[in-house]
Amino acid sequence: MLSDLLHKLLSTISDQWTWWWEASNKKDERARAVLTISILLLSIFYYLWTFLKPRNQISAPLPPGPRGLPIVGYLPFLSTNLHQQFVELAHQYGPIYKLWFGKKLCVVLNSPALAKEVVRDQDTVFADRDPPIAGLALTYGGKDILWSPYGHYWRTIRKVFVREMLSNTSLEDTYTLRRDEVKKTIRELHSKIGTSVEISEITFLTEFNVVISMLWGGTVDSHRADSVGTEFRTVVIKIFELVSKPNVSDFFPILARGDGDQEDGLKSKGKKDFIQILLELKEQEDASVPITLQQIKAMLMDIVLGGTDTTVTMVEWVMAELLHKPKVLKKVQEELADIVGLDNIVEESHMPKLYYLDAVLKETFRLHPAVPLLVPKRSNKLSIVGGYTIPKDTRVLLNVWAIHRDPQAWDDPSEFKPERFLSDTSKWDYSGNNFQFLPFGSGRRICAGIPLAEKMVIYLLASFLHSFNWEVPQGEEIDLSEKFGIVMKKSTPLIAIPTPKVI
Ligand code: HEM
Repeated sequence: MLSDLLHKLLSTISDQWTWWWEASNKKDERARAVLTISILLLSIFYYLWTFLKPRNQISAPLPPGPRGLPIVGYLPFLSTNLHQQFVELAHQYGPIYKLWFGKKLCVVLNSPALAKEVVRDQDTVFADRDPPIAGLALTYGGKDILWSPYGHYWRTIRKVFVREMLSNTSLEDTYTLRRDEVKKTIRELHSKIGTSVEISEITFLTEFNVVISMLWGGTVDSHRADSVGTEFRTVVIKIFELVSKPNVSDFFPILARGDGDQEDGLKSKGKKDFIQILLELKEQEDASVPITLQQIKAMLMDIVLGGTDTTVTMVEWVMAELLHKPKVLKKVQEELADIVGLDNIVEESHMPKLYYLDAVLKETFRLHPAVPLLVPKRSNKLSIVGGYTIPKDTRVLLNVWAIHRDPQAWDDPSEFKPERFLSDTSKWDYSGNNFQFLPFGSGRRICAGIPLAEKMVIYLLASFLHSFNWEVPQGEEIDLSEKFGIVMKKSTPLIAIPTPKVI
């Protein structure tokens, strides 16, 4: 029965095949030849497309990783000091591994080579964010620079921010604002000589006032800025613990009121500040990306949050490392005396000559990167990293804390040695091109505030260390332990006593 059927099928195919070649005239013959070749070529392409290309991708396995529990995955096993736990997992599973957070696949990368694959070789695949709920709630569904998806809107608002607030010209124009705030802080510290000072508190108020005055063009009166600043600090701390959803308008009263009053004040000064530029963009009906008031609020929240907590954290870490290492502190102060002079005050123009302080800052960034896992990335298509498949929509974490302590990349990785940054200085900048050193991230989503961050951290440190000697309160020791968070702080706040400089 079956053999009959097979015989019938073969004879039909053979009949058709014969008919195919038995062309009645030349024209038919040519047409059939073209058709045959086309079918052949199509079959070859189909074969290559179906079997070869996908096989290369699919054959790569998912990265290794620990088994979690059903439904919740690895979530119950996460420790409070995630950055260190991630290093331990790297010892077990290698520099790339996967974790399931509930139904969400997360891949952690722990080496400079893997970082390069993600932020350089396949940057566009990983330029999307994976925002937490709190991040979305805070920014009206990710309408800020940090959480907005990679695309036209993100590109436009980032460009406006970088061009209008952080270009060389804008930074030069706003130098007096920074100078006034730092001078005010130094005066305040003079009144606290001999008493205990919480370094992060005093630094926060200065940095907050700097950022606010850069946004508002210096029109917020200093008394109001200080009271808003104190209130804002409490909120910032809460936000970074991801438990709070503040009303942005509380901190940007101008946006709650409407823009009329502010515009009048600025017009009389004859100069536009960042907020006015944003409000003008909002009015433009023909803009390729129309900007709404909500989006402006989200962006401002980004700038104030991103600009304050990270900067403050780094100033605190450097001060802690210096107080822990008196010899290094002495060298920094000698350099300041040499470059600034004993009778002068520190100016931003001194910064490029403070090589040793710069190396101390970089060494602190290496050991205590303010954002240890960068900001979570999301793959927007299936790709291969380190020989493993990363499916679309995977959360990708770049463990910069581990990369900065990788023994294959650094000699004596846990030692504090600023000298390592003094040789071959061109190799050590914040551009994210050296994948061993990524305190500000790298690629398209690299920190947008680097020019201001770099200036402010060094300016504040140089001013504190040039104006005073610093002591640890009697009986206390410097604690250098870390508390994990999106921004990684010291476990305990640094308390230090400013004392007069003996000239
Ligand atoms: C020491 C200070 C600072 C550190 C260590 C720091 C670090 C970072 C890091 C690691 C990222 C994520 C990069 C990535 O995912 O690859 C980031 C993003 C960002 N930072 Fe900073 N930052 C600092 C200061 C600032 C300042 C002063 C501002 C603004 C005034 C700012 C604004 C931003 C913004 C808007 C983004 C989002 C960029 C985007 O997604 O396109 N940051 N920062």
